[in-house]
Amino acid sequence: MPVAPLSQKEIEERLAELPGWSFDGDRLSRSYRLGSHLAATALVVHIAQVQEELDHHSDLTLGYNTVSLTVTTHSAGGKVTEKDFALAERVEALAPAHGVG
Ligand SMILES: C[C@H](O)[C@H](O)[C@H]1CNC2=NC(N)=NC(=O)C2=N1
Repeated sequence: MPVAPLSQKEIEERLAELPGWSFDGDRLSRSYRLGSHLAATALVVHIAQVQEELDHHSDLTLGYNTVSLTVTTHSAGGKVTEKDFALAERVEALAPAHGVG
């Protein structure tokens, strides 16, 4: 289903509620530092489960003890939409259980 890109004002208002997330013009991004490689891997798996549930997927990068994600809506021409914020908010909600946030 098509989804409209958010305006700059909408993005700024939503970002104000998501400390740690940034907007680069086309994507939302955040990185997390974990206590170990396995902890970081577990966070990646948890995010992947949420992404499948939402049918919306970020680019996820697993480092030694870091997880970085960037998300944009491909079906909106690579712009930021409500779907990106919905994913970011779900990730923020699950991150504290992994020892970050
Ligand atoms: C068919 C499936 O619903 C689409 O390809 C979904 C899957 N995940 C997606 N993820 C993102 N980030 N953008 C999309 O447009 C998108 N589309």
